[in-house]
Order: sequence, then C-alpha cells, then structure tokens
Amino acid sequence: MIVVDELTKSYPATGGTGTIDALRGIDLRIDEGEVFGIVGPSGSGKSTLLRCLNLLERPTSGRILLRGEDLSHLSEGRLRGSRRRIGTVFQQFNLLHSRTVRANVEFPLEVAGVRRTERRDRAETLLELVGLTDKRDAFPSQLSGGQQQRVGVARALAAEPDVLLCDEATSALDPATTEQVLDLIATVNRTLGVTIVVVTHELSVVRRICTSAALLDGGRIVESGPVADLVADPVSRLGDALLPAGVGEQNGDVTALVTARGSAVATPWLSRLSRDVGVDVAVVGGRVDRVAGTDIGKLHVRFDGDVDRDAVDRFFAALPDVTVAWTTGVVARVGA
Ligand SMILES: Nc1ncnc2c1ncn2[C@@H]1O[C@H](COP(=O)(O)OP(=O)(O)OP(=O)(O)O)[C@@H](O)[C@H]1O
Repeated sequence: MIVVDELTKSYPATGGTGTIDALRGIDLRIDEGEVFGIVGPSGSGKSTLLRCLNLLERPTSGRILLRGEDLSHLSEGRLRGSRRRIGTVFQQFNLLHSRTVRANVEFPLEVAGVRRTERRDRAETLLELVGLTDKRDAFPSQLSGGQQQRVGVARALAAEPDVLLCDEATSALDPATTEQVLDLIATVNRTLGVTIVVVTHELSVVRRICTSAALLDGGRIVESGPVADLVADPVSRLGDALLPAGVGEQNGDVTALVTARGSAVATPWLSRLSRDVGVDVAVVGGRVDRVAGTDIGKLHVRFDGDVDRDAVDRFFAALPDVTVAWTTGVVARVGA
C-alpha cells in the first residue's frame, strides 16, 4: 500500500557549506490495514520522514508510492489532491480556535468544495465515531486535551483518506488520556480499515497498538517487521526494547529464547519440554506483556547437561504459537 524506495532528504547545513543528511536511503513497505509504528531517538529523522509522507516536503531523491502511484514527483496541482489521501493527526492538535468542533471537522471538506449538507452529515458520523456528538457546538478551548485530539482524529478522517498519519499524537496527553486516544486510533483502524502510520518516540505506543514497526537511527531504518516477530527475535534491538526479558547466556551456557503468543502463553510447555525431551531447564529471564492486543511471553532458558537441540527444535515445532531461538553465543543484553 505504501512503498518507500531509497528515500533521501538533505538540508543545507546552517551557516556553512555542506548538507545535513536527515534521511539516508529509507526503504519501507507498509501493507494495507496495518498500524505501523516508526520509532527512533531524537534527531533520527522521524519528523522528516513524516513530512515527506504527508507531502509537506519533497524528498531529495527516491520515491513514495501510495497504492502504486508515485507521490514524490507530482505537480503542485496534483499534489493538493493527493494530500487529501493522507490525513494527519498532530501532537498539538492544531485546531481552529474560532470554529466549533463540528466546523473544525468540516474544514477539510470545505476546502475541498464538498456541499454543505454532505459536509454536515460526514462530520456528524465522525463525531459519533470519536464520541463527541454532544460537543459538536463547543469551541476547542472548552474541551480537554484528549477531547481536542479526538476532534483532531475526526478532522483527519473527514476527507476519507487512505492513510492516517499520527505525528506524536499522544505526546502532549497524560497517561490515561493517551490510552483512550490510542484505543480510538486502533478502533478507527479496525472499523474503517484505514492504514495507520504512527510516528513516536514512545515505545509504549508501539506496544499498545502497532502491528508492525521500524526503528530509525541516523536517517536509516535499522530494522523493521511485524511487532510479534521483532519481539521473538533474540538479536532485535527494537524487540528487546519493546519487551525486555533479561538474558541468559553466560560463559558458553546453552541458552534459548522461547516466545509464546496468545493462548499459548498459558500452556505448561516448560514442564512438558523437560519431561518429553528429558532435559533440565532453568529459567534465567522472562516477561509476559500485552503487545498490540495479544499476550506475548518471552522466556530465556538455560539447558543443563547434554541437550539434543534437534529434539528441542522438534518439540517446539509441534507447539502452535510457540517459537524457540537458540541464543548461545549471542551477545548478552540485559533488559530494563
Ligand atoms: N528544516 C531543516 N533544516 C535543517 N536541518 C533539519 C531540518 N529539519 C530537520 N533537520 C535535521 O535533520 C535531522 C533529523 O531531524 P528530525 O526532526 O527529522 O528528527 P526526529 O527524529 O524527528 O527528532 P525529534 O524526535 O527530536 O523530533 C536532524 O539532524 C535535524 O537537525
């Protein structure tokens, strides 16, 4: 649905010669219906990538394809039309304070020349979706931060975009309100089928709603993939940060990371492994948490004595939703 192909963006360096390479060759593939998180430290290029995606900036080189159409080299006229295919929710809400809630939601439709009755109908439907029907005639200053962001979500959806971009959409909110707004974004994804791209520095946002994620560092994608796969990968930096579970390997111990998803988290696989394969197993690290609506359990285990790795692999291959990755020799990393 969205393909980013060797995207670069450079800015002239301030007060000198040369350039700042904010994006250094980004390749990304975001599938239809995903909630895709883009995370990274400050200065890694998140905002620049977002501004390229919502067509506020032109890339220096590379392409952005939305449903096969190249958006990176459009004329100004075509660009305006294409911008409507991408709705953005901003950190600071960016509402028009002299307009009522409903008039804010109608605003993008007014700009697009949509008829008054149709504008009104669509705004009412969206206000119902975000739970603000009773606030339709209020002004933004009469709303809480969470309510203002709900208006921001409704407004971003008004032009029926293919993609909803969320730019640090919950960073200005308190934790309880953050959860409500994230739940709303997940509901929008589920009920309207809109693809969502979330740019954030908060891993908790990825943990709560993202199905896939990419880690950006120094203007490059360091790793990306389905969140559950990243979490199950013993050498994934992002997977470890999302669900830190300590680590087991010391001095050549035979160790493995076992990851269980969904109902498999609650199965007694550890005692069965010991009994069926005839191995002694010690638990040396672990964590169970909810990630993107699914329970995921990660357990670092150490095998004592002789262990038949093929037999262990066969045991886990027969268990649905449980995977094993041998971590012997993998550099130790201790989670928070
Ligand atoms: N308009 C600009 N002119 C010059 N340099 C810029 C511009 N915008 C961004 N940069 C530089 O590009 C790099 C990436 O910045 P960007 O704002 O995209 O990072 P970020 O990951 O969003 O950071 P943060 O989380 O702090 O907002 C930084 O070195 C920044 O100084």
